[in-house]
Amino acid sequence: MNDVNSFPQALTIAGTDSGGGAGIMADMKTMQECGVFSTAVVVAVTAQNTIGVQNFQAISPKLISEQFASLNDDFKIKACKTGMLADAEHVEVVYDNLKKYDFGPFVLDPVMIAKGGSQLLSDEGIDAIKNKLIKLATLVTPNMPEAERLIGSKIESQSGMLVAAKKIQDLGAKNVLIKGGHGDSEMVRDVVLLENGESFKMSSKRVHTIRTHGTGDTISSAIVSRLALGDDMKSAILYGKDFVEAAIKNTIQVGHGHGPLNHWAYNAEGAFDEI
Ligand SMILES: Nc1ncnc2c1ncn2[C@@H]1O[C@H](COP(=O)(O)OP(=O)(O)O)[C@@H](O)[C@H]1O
Ligand SMILES: Cc1ncc(COP(=O)(O)OP(=O)(O)O)c(N)n1
Repeated sequence: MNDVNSFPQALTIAGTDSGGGAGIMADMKTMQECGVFSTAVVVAVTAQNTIGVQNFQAISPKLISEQFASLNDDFKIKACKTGMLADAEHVEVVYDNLKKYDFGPFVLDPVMIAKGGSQLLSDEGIDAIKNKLIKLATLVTPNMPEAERLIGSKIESQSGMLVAAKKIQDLGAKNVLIKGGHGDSEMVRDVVLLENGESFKMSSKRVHTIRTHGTGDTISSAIVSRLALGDDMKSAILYGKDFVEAAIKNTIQVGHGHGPLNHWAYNAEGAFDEI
């Protein structure tokens, strides 16, 4: 008999972005480009554009659990990720559902504050991630401010990034990627600490652009996609970095503020130079 679910499927559990650049929209565009079928559990809806987040409302926990059940009843999800989770109650409901269903490796992108400055997760929500959800994570992908919030102290140097990654691993995540996009150094440096103790840096030249809305969503979704396709963690992370680098470098002109990335670019580098 044919396996009705043989095509690779991935899941994002996050908030929507009406502007299309971050959140579930960035996740699904990335997964599509990475060759996996994307599904979504909507946790919150934002009114958002490239200038900022104007408003948001979280979905009822009951409807969130119903979305999980709908997916479990029909699909074979091979890997999943979380993004914007709004508050502690929503972190808890996501935790309960991820315990209940097997959706494969879980990438936790601990989204806290959008580039425009809006808080997308309450302080209690951050504590719930730190004390609970992180223990389910196959990989956690904080940016520098998020990593500092998770460990409760400043990260001052590159060796400090590795020390921080170890502390975050001690919170319960198997693998840790600390993203170094924030700041203005000429080189952008991310640090990875794997489950087996291996660590490595990923460095690239900083692209001087304000069109970096959704960078974190994009790299985590590319990683999830590769995990759904069967890559090991290190290969998936290296692929994610290449994917996001292409998406940042090949700028598209959309919006007045922190514009979205070019999610086509990895598969079509150079094809957008004239647009
Ligand atoms: N201006 C940039 N030039 C090159 N790479 C960048 C730039 N900004 C972010 N990145 C890369 O994008 C990925 C996401 O990083 P970051 O922006 O720190 O995450 P977040 O969106 O969660 O704040 C990382 O791999 C980082 O190195
Ligand atoms: C709905 C929603 N989710 C996540 C974010 C933040 O996305 P991120 O990839 O961290 O990128 P920036 O917004 O920080 O550029 C968001 N804005 N909205």
